[in-house]
Amino acid sequence: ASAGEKKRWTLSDFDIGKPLGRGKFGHVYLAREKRSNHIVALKVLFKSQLQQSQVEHQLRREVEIQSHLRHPNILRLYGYFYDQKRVYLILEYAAKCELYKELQKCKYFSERRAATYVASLARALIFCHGKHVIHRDIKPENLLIGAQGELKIADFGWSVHTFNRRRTMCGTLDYLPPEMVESVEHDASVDIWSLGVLCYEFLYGVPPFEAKEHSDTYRRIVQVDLKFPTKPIVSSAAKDLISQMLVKDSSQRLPLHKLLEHPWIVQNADPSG
Ligand SMILES: Cn1ncc2ncnc(NCCc3cnc(NC(=O)Nc4cccc(C(F)(F)F)c4)s3)c21
Repeated sequence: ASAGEKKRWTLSDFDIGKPLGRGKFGHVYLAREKRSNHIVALKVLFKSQLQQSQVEHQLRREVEIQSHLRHPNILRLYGYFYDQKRVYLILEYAAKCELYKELQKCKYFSERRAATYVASLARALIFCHGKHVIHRDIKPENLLIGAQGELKIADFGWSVHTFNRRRTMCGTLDYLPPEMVESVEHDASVDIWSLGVLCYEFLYGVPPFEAKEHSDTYRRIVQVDLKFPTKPIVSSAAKDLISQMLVKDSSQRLPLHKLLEHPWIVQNADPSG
């Protein structure tokens, strides 16, 4: 098929390799497209589970949104196909795998590594917001690392175009900003809050509002109960940036383009990202 036409993929177009991970709706496998020898990740989703959870519309939206997003820090979704029982997502393969495993291994990142990741994420989110797409689910589990160590945002299963904003709650609350936890109107600034939570977790190894009970996390978020531990030692510039992002009033959060000019980012982020 020519570049323009949408090729109809089938499972027989791929050699399936090792499992890369397992999610709530299905597993991800390393795969090679036979004709081009192109290595991809193939996410296999069971239609029955998608139907049970009534998320088919979200999947359609993800495929639609992702097909227009081309950015070095956003994992490509090349296409999809389905058979009797399953839906298959053809994804860019991130050779250095999952960021959250790296964070668990290192416990927390150096300020240079954290700032480099935060700057890459900010550039990817500026790109998304420029296309009126908010991700809404920025968390370590949705971040992958490419072959050159570059960060890739994955899984736009919760992303929306900013004209429609409804969403049902699911998954961890840790990354949600007050306005989403309180289920009020929200906009692109939700991703700024989540990036602030992520920056804190990169530096301290735990998210800022973590608590044993859901209800305690909820209260700590809506009260913006932000505390900086004495260990590990973190620069005041980093704390200043986090404090400007974790602000209850979404209109007062540091805009992403201003984040890229913040002294902590300028002094610590590796420009190549
Ligand atoms: C682990 N791993 N290691 C290397 C590597 N390289 C690439 N990818 C990996 N993993 C897959 C990462 C994903 C990217 N996009 C996703 N998208 C999704 O999972 N969408 C999705 C699922 C179920 C339901 C819904 C719905 F309907 F709710 F919207 C949406 S998952 C890799």
